[in-house]
Amino acid sequence: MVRVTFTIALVLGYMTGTFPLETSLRSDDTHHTGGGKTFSVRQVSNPDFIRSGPYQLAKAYKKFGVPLPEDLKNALGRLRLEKRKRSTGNEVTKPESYDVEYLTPVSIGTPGQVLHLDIDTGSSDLWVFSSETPSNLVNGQSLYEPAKSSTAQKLEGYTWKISYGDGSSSSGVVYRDSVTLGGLTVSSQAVEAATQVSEEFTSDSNNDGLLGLGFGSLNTVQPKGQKTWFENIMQELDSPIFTADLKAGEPGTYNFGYIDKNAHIGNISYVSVNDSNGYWTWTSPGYAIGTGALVSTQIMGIADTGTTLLLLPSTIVVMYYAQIPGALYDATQGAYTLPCSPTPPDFSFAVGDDGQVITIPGEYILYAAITSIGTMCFGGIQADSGIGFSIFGDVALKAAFVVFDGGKKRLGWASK
Ligand SMILES: C[C@@H](SC(=N)N)c1ccc(Cl)cc1
Repeated sequence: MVRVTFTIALVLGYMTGTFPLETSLRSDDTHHTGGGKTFSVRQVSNPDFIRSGPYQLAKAYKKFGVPLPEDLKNALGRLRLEKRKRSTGNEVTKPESYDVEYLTPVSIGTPGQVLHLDIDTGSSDLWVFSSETPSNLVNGQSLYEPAKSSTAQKLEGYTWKISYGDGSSSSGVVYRDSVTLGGLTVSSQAVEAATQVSEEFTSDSNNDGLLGLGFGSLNTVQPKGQKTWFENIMQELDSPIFTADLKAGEPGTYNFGYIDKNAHIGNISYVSVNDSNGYWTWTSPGYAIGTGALVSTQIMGIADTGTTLLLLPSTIVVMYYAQIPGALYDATQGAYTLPCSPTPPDFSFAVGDDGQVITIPGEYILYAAITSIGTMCFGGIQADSGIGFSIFGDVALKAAFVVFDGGKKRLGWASK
């Protein structure tokens, strides 16, 4: 009856904590002494053992077919939840010149092929330059080569085609593969391999593609739309959120699953998001120019890391540039321009009803010199005419710490 006695002793040990819980028992040597067969068990530490009393206790109950008490079931449920939500990630994103876009390293396939992608909350396709992109359309970009990935699976008959607000476009075929961003891996992500890209992408040598973090309803894959990387990873994150901490002229950070309290100043003000158009659409209750008073007006727009500038209602844009001597609408540029000196007034926009205001420093509005002698600059604030909504692009986002909350469908804005 040694086995039964031994087994009960083992269970009692786990239940009463006599045995150190982080060991697993292995009978790897047997001693023969006299008539009866005895065996001793040398305990060795199991490096993979997860210390967990309830889990071990439940194993013991199950071993004897004893129903789990309610409180033990609840404890296990909590553990499973905690185990599931134990992932967070972060990644550095680096600005191209004039902060025109921010590029982030993304590993695709097995072994990982690292491409630098433009993370774009204003679209929802993950597309890349690839071995299937005609060589005459490639100009120094890194390529995703599905043939070199042991985990690539072609989605036969699936295609995609996307056009962007600046008139650029791309299209191609679809694979499923492993995609890792900020140390977090989606094992079966739709990766859209370009077979066609417009000149704007060909000429952008450092940009190997886009990783859309808009809502899946915007995805262009046919015959069946695909989820974004964030939608695929969201349930595994500690919190179903990501944050954007873009910087002027220096690397910024995307974090996933958690809020870095050191990355913002003061409280984060949350506003609801209407995702019916697939964008992170929200409404600001007002704006201020320089040190002027807040003007209460509803500005409905999208938080869009993929658009460089801040595009606002024309009435507001006219009011802003009217404060700047020498600023004018330059029909040849199709945009507002202003003297590169002196520094223009700050522009602030309100968030929520708790008095939160995000202030964009005037120097961010001096987007780029448009004359060789550098006297006139392209304005970082332009009109949103004809779009149907305003766009809080990088000029606005790099003045704030922004929480994209996919769980509660809300945006959080804080100063930094
Ligand atoms: C939503 C962005 S495009 C993007 N972020 N992928 C946009 C749409 C329309 C115009 Cl006119 C300009 C920009």
